[in-house]
Amino acid sequence: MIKVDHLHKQFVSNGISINALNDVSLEIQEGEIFGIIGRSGAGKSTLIRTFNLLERPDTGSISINQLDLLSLDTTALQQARQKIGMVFQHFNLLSSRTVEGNIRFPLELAGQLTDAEINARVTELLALVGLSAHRNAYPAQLSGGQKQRVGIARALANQPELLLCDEATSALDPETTESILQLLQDINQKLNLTIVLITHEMRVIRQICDRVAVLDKGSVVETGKVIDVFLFPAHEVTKSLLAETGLHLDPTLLRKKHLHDGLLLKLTFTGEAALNPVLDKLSREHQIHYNLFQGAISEIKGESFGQLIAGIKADHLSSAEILAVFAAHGVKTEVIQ
Ligand SMILES: Nc1ncnc2c1ncn2[C@@H]1O[C@H](COP(=O)(O)OP(=O)(O)OP(=O)(O)O)[C@@H](O)[C@H]1O
Repeated sequence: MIKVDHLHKQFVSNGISINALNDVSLEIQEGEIFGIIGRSGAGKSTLIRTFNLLERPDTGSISINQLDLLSLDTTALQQARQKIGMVFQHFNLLSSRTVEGNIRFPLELAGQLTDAEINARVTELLALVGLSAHRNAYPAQLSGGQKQRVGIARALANQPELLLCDEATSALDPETTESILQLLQDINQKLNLTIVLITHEMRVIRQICDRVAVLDKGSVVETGKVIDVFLFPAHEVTKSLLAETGLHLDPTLLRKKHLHDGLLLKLTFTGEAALNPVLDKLSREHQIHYNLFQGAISEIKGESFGQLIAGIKADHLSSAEILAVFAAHGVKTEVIQ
């Protein structure tokens, strides 16, 4: 669906040059919700804006459905952009137009539908985003969440193949964020629409994304399925972003305290192992004694997982044999000490 190769983008500000994108390559599949996360200044906005050429890279290539965006002339680029919707952090609604007027706007610009067809399309879009009762309201009369629903309806007006969300929930409170993320997920499923979103919040990634790329100083430092990146983060930036969610267990304190005299393990339960009392079973069957120090049991996009830091002792088993027992029951282990 989207393929970007070796993107570079440098800005020069007050004589200082900044590498906003540094050799970024990514592939995003049709129908997936792909998240790009990073700290402020990591290059997220610059990257997502290259996907519709609001930002032109200095070098590299961007293709969407095999269409090489950088090779298009102005007219062809305008046409390509109609198939790419975009939602913004601060909604960017026209304050002098009603909700209907805002949603009509891209349809009027496209010039392909009659007035009656535009009206019908607006009715359909309002129902999709749950705003049918607010057709004639002005943006100033709406809450932040409602404004973002208008932004989403407007972005969907021309039936895009791709929806880009630039920090779409960052200006919203947690409850409203939840409802907008739910709406994006519904749209993704109903329309099989590919969604790319940028955010600095791991909970956004965790709630709706299928895959994620972690950006740091203009480079992609880690990418993968959300559950894998959450449970087995490889890069320090990912670990620190996760630490803020409370989902990433941090064994450093335990290591210092020497709380046990066996193996200190991080155990990760996913799939079947997350749903069954595996630890209890192994304890009974293999006389493995365990002492739990930290734990998290939760869901990532509907997939259950459990992660525990536990002291493990079994007098008759070597460390390697203990690890083999866990592996045989689908439990991933990381030796902390
Ligand atoms: N038009 C510009 N002129 C100069 N520097 C820029 C410009 N746009 C972005 N930058 C710089 O490029 C870097 C990446 O910026 P970008 O906005 O893409 O990051 P970000 O991850 O989206 O950050 P934030 O979450 O704060 O928006 C930053 O150092 C920023 O200051």
